[in-house]
Amino acid sequence: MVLKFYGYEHSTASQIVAMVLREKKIPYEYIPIDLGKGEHKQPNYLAIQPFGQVPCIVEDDGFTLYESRAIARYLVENYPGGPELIPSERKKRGLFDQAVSVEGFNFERYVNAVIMEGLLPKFRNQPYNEERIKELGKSIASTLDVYEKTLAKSRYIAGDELTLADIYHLPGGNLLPIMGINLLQDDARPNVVRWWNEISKLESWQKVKDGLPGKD
Ligand SMILES: N[C@@H](CCC(=O)N[C@@H](CS)C(=O)NCC(=O)O)C(=O)O
Repeated sequence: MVLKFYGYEHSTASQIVAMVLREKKIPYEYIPIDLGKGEHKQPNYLAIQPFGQVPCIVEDDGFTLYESRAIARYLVENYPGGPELIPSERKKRGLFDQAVSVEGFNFERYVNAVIMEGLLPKFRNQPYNEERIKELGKSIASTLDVYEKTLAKSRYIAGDELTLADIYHLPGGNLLPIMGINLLQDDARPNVVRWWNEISKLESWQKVKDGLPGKD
């Protein structure tokens, strides 16, 4: 038996877990949960993820965990091998925690709003407020202005090593151009562009960026 990973093809949160599983080379069985068919709200899935969301993991002994970032940390801290992804040195760890918090409150918060209020209605041919999407783009731009200064001094967002903080940005950031938000490739922020290009080339991302289960 191997670790079970419940996810959905187009789920950004599931892509984070898929990347970490690949970075750490952890064997797993992928179990697709079709959100389009409402499988996430069926009693058998709610029994393991009571919010009815993906992703979720279940270990051999039945230990169950949900929330993509909690799963990512758990995998990094409890499975050997692969890159460190969470720094152990005191100050590097502090900067890592800072970057993760910034990602959640100053980046993902706005990106998620772009997805929920713009991208999903767009795919469903429903109306959405273009002005609101532009405002969200401005909030993301303000965050990237700070990132530009950070990345002028370090290779990655939390220092000179790749961490989970970098990985967390990829799935959501990758969707922004669909809504006309091309900030991650904007010449105005050369260090952000350098960083984005570098993390976008990660093999783990290349394999899952077009959807799960991803390429072998
Ligand atoms: N904070 C959660 C968010 C999970 C989440 O929103 N998953 C979406 C797919 S990306 C989902 O399952 N949506 C279905 C629903 O909320 O009903 C995490 O990071 O795991």
